[in-house]
Amino acid sequence: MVRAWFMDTSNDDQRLEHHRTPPEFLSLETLFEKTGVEYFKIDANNVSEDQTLKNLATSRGYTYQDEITCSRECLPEYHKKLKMFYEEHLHTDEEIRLVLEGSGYFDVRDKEENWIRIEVVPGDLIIIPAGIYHRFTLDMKNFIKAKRLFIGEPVWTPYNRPADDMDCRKEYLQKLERGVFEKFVTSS
Ligand SMILES: CSCCC(=O)/C(O)=C/O
Ligand SMILES: [Fe+2]
Repeated sequence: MVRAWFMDTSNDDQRLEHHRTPPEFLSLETLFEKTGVEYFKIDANNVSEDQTLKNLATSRGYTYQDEITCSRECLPEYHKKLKMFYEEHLHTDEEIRLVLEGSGYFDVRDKEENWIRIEVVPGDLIIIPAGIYHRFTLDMKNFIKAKRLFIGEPVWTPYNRPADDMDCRKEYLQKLERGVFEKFVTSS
């Protein structure tokens, strides 16, 4: 079960859990309703045969995939890239990540400007909607390997906040307003 919680506001090491006191966890359903972030469990030991992943790729048209490893040894310009990932930003397309090894945290902003921290471990596939402000950090183990999926030619460009005038931002806020994310469906 993936864990998600509201973050505290401390400036301690970004790689710590940053729970509030007392901790405030969210269910997957609440996470989806508040942000549109979707979650699927995949068999990390047999990704190529996983039926949930096959169904997702077909139904959503994922035509591109590659892998990224974030570690001091494997990621070129490690410090610069990690700093970039942790800048609050958005993308014009969904960010789809399946964790193969290691772990980390995706943080997403809700409408009330709270940060929600989503812990990801092997087998966790998350879909971060286009236009939502978010960021990523490694945890204290400093290692994650993830599959990146995309529809068509990949575009990884981050647009740092403020990016409120971008169409994808306006469309995301309209979806939240219209309650598009209110129909939570569990994956098989
Ligand atoms: C674990 S994937 C690295 C983070 C990333 O690709 C991204 O775009 C964060 O927003
Ligand atoms: Fe991103």
